[in-house]
Parts: sequence; C-alpha cells; structure tokens
Amino acid sequence: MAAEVCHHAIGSLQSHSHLGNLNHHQNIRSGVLRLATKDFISNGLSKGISSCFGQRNCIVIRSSASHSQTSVVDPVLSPSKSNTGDTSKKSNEAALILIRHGESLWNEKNLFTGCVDVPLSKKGIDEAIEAGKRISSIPVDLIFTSALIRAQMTAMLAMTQHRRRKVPIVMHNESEQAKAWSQVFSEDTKKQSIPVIAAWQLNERMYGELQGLNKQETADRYGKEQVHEWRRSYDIPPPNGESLEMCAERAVAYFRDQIEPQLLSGKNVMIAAHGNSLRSIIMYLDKLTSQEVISLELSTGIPMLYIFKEGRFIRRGSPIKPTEAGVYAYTKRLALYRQKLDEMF
Ligand SMILES: O=C(O)[C@H](O)COP(=O)(O)O
Repeated sequence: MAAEVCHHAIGSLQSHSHLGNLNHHQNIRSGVLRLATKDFISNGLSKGISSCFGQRNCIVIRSSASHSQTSVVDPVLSPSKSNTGDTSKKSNEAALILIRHGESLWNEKNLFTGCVDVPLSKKGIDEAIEAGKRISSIPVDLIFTSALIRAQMTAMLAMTQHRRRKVPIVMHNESEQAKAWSQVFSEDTKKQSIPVIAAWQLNERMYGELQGLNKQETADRYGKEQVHEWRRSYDIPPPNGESLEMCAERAVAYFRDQIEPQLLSGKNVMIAAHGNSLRSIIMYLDKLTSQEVISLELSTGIPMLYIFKEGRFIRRGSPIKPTEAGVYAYTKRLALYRQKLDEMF
C-alpha cells in the first residue's frame, strides 16, 4: 500500500529532477496532490492564532454525511446514552486523540523517511506502549492510521494498554472480496471491537529525493538553513517531494471528509499518523498560520487530546499518566467514562 502511494505521489511529481537543481525543484507543485481543500487552506488557515499550544479555537464544521465505514460505539458511553433525549448533533461531545508514531528504525538512524515503510525501533515500541498507558482511560470508538506500518504498530501497541480491552480490528475494504472475507458475524463481538481504518492520505509527507538520506549529512552538504526550509517551511517542497502545504491538501481533506463526520456523530477517535501529516491537521484544528506552523514540532509517541464539542475543537494537551486528573476532569463525559471503567475492571 505504501509503495503504491509513493509511486502515485512520485508519479504525480516531475520525475526527472535531481538534488543539484534545487531552485527548479523548489518550484514544483503537484497538480494531482492539490485537492479540494485548496481554498479552505488558504482562507481558513491564514486567520491564525498567536500561539501553537493551549488555545481554544472555533472552527466551522461542515455537516457532510458520514462515510459508509461500519463502526462500533462503546456501550460504556455511547452518544445516545450520554445525550438521552437530545438527538441534536450539536450536543454531542467526542474525544480526539492524535498520536505521532513511536521512534522508527530510521528515526533512530536519523534518516529522512517520508513514505518509506519502516517499522518501529525497540524504543518506538516502548513509546507506543507508554502512550497507550496515558490514554488508557479515554474512550476510543474508531481508529484511523496511515497506511504505514510505524503508525499502525503504534496504534495497535497503544491499544494493548487500554482499560476497556476492546480489540482493534483492521478494516479491509480494498475489494468486495476482502470486505466479505473479513466480516464478523456476532453483534456482541462487534461491540467489543474497534474498527481501524488505514488511509494513505494520513501518510507522512513524501520526502522526495531526501528519502533515505542522513539528516545531518544533508545539512552539512546543502546547509542548515536549506534543510530547515525543506523540513519545516509551509510551502517549499523538498526536491521532488511534498511541501507541508501539499501534504495538508490530502491529509486535511481526509480529516474533514472522513473523520469530522464521525466526531460530529459523537464517536471518539484516535488518529495514529506522522510528524508532518499531523502538523498539517493540527494547523487546521488550531488555526495556525503558515508562519506559526514552522515552529510546531511533534515528539514521537506523545498522545494529544482534543475535545470536539458544539463544532469546536478544544485542545486539552497531553495526558501525562492514566491517573492524572487534569485531562479527565475537563469534561463530565470523560470523567463518567473513567468512573465506569473503575467500576467495570
Ligand atoms: O519522514 C521523516 O523523516 C520523519 O518522520 C519526519 O521528519 P522531519 O522531522 O524531518 O519532518
């Protein structure tokens, strides 16, 4: 899947380029990768806030229809139970957890990775497990991951720690046969499952001709400033790769089309993805400007919690440990969920 995505992305860019011709490459923009969010990105994100963290931001949520993916709502705290007598979509509240994958074997070696499908290192495995402990009392009804193994490993390892002990199950909707062959025939078993949806749109930015190169050696060769520009600027792509803007066009479009409707219907969602695909989503959630996003850095394996309520994303930060009151105490709904878990297990 990842190879397919990379070929797609590579194929959509000009393929005859080399590192030596930097100015030419910096101007490359992929038409294919420019999706429907272009206007949204340029209009919505330019009205930014002054700081990356701890802000409350208001966004307009489209009321687009949910996609057809089956999902299983947690019986401990289903939206219908928590909103008895009120079917208004606006009254729903949902948790959104974002997590960058744990350290990969190429993070460990300081290599540009992008769409290359590299697994977690031993440290990355430990980080994912630790992340799972931190979110073990937060409800998760649906998981989205990228198509890359490091994000999928992170999601699965994190869920081994969850107190609700539901089983994350990877959805296979790539063909009718795959769908039919992976059906579950027990409603009870379905209720004890969490669908995991893998989407290439959440993949790491395609790092072009930097993939596989050592970050330090690249900085020594092309200069620190140039490499920083490739890595952190909003609209300058690495040679023959995706800029953050291009990555946002597919990752934010996917978030808006497939993930927001789930949150809107009250489902609690976890997204396991990558440094840059998540930077672009956070840029959208927190309404950061293209200047502000430059200094947004995400550590590996640190979960971040947002509360989605009445069409707004409220950033809660990163739960330190399962027992920490701050994050859970924030909403009645989260506190209630945690209390139920205490009673059940
Ligand atoms: O693809 C990579 O190399 C990393 O996952 C993200 O790298 P960056 O911090 O250089 O953007």
